[in-house]
Amino acid sequence: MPSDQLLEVEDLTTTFGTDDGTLTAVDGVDFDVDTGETVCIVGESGSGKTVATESITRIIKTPPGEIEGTVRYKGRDLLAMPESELRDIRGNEIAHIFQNPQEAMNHCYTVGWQITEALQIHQDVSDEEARAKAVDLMDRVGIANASARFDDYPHEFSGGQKQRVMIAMALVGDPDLLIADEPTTALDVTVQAQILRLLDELQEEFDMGVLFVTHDLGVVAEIADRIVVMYAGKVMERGGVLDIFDHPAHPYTQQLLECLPEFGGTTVGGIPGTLPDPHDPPDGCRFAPRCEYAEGACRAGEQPEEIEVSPGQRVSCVHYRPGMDPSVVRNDNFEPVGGDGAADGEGGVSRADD
Ligand SMILES: Nc1ncnc2c1ncn2[C@@H]1O[C@H](COP(=O)(O)OP(=O)(O)OP(=O)(O)O)[C@@H](O)[C@H]1O
Ligand code: NI
Repeated sequence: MPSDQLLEVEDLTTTFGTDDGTLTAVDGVDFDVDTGETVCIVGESGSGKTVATESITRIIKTPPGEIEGTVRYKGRDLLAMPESELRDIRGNEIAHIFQNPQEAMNHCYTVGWQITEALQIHQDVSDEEARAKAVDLMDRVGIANASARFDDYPHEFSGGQKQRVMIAMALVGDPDLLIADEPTTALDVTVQAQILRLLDELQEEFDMGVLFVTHDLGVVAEIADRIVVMYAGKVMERGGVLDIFDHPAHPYTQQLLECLPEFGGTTVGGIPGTLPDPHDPPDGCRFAPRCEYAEGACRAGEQPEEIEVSPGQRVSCVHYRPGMDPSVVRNDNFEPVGGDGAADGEGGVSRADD
């Protein structure tokens, strides 16, 4: 597979001014997507996944966030370019699909009209050509009887079909990058599997890079090439999907996987505790207050530098040194690096014996 860098995000920081002061939703995050690959951003609700991906094309809704950093798409910085230039890229070369097709569609217009409208925003095509293309796209995303359904209204489509229509709308500009934010979360499991399969086929056909946001690691296992694990606005860990599932390094990633019964996880009801207040995040590692391995060194300074623990797998955790076994914190002979002991109990969750 060719592996040219399509999207390169560096030191992305997005803040919101709120009544309670500045809220930092995304705090100095880096990630990249290559042509033809699927990168999944995972993490609990409130981690900053949506804000991070919506910062890429500056579509953050009101109040507008303050976005800083660099977002290079094919070498051009999207954050530095004028809105008029970005508008040509957004919805065309870079397309978004969202969780809820219900909200993204206009109920007063036929589905066909909405697809042709999306087409004609970016392409100078006649009405007949646009219709033919729209029908073709509806067909490609698996809507049976596409030409007959062209004049149907959104309410005449099921949830899964609506999401297919949204995908058709996203494909109008033959995008090179598709950003999908929880596109299957609102669907039942069978339909979800169909939509994931469709995205997979289309990715192959269009040779798109896909940036996929989800909190569902089961979905990630199905589709990801690489994973970026976010927590409270920071990246905790990243790496190839097999590495992350086989030997997750960060205690947060390990705990997320522990919540997956299909992968042998035994935690029921999610990781204990809650995310820190984004107005006032803790010092050190953001996850330390909920981490069973946290010690003094975890609660001081900045989020730790990322350390490579296997090729392409990097973890932001004080317990790691380059070349260390990615599962070191889980070993029975785990030795804390700092002075005050791993199981000091202070603000942490006590370590379960395994
Ligand atoms: N427009 C906004 N104004 C103020 N705060 C916001 C805004 N949008 C998001 N936030 C805050 O930013 C943080 C990150 O939110 P975000 O929606 O990116 O999380 P997420 O990881 O996508 O969660 P979920 O899985 O629930 O979609 C949250 O604390 C959220 O409340
Ligand atoms: Ni979100």
